[in-house]
Amino acid sequence: MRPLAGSYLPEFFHEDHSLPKPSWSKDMRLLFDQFMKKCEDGSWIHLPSYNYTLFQRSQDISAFIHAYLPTASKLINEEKLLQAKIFTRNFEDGLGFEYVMFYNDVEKRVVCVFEGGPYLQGMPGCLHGGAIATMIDATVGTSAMIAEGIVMTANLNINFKRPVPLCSVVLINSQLDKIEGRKLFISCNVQSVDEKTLYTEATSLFIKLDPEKQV
Ligand SMILES: CCCCCCCC/C=C\CCCCCCCC(=O)SCCNC(=O)CCNC(=O)[C@H](O)C(C)(C)COP(=O)(O)OP(=O)(O)OC[C@H]1O[C@@H](n2cnc3c(N)ncnc32)[C@H](O)[C@@H]1OP(=O)(O)O
Repeated sequence: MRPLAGSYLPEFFHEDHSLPKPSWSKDMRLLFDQFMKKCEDGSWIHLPSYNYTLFQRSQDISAFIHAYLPTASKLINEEKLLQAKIFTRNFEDGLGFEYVMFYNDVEKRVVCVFEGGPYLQGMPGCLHGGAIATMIDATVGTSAMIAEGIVMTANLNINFKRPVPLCSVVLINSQLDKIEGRKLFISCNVQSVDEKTLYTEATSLFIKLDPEKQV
């Protein structure tokens, strides 16, 4: 695999949460296997996923925040930061966000296979809109990070077109449309596994963080 331009890899590796678990549904496992097959010729890449944030050492967190988020750094309790974890990866297996992402470098696409568990309910029997938004943000955010490294979501515009059934598997398809200076434009849709139902459409704007600027 050639190095991904601007990609950021965490320094410490723990358990990869994007691998099959007994709690995964049959659909989830099937799609995982299909995408892993597509990875064999190198056109797609399986993206590992961990439950911690970018850094594990306090001095690394501190250096990052002071460099990229100096305004926020004044309000952050660095001791508490050591307990920080990625919120999509901290439910018990099968109850919250179960997902795995794949990346196609030629097409600049990230696809996320996602199953929202019973703790993500909004309307009865349906996935909470915030949970959908979270996974869209994570998917387009991954695409932006692969392209340009340290980025933040500036705008996320979502149209919820059909309710997503709780505990069903969906495909989140994201596409990097263009990069203009520090701005990355990424679009996205959420579909049923059989691609017959378009649940959600979204567009996003990510900004590459500039350490010279005081954010
Ligand atoms: C082997 C594989 C490796 C794979 C590696 C993958 C690892 C994956 C790991 C984990 C992935 C997880 C991914 C999760 C993702 C989650 C991300 C979030 O949730 S981020 C939290 C929510 N977002 C905020 O809190 C931002 C708050 N906003 C800000 O801090 C600033 O507004 C910021 C940084 C976004 C921009 O501020 P400025 O000062 O740097 O830049 P200015 O000058 O304001 O804007 C730059 C340009 O962008 C336009 N712009 C900015 N905001 C805009 C907006 N909302 N709408 C339209 N244009 C906007 C401006 O007009 C300007 O444009 P002109 O250069 O003049 O053309």
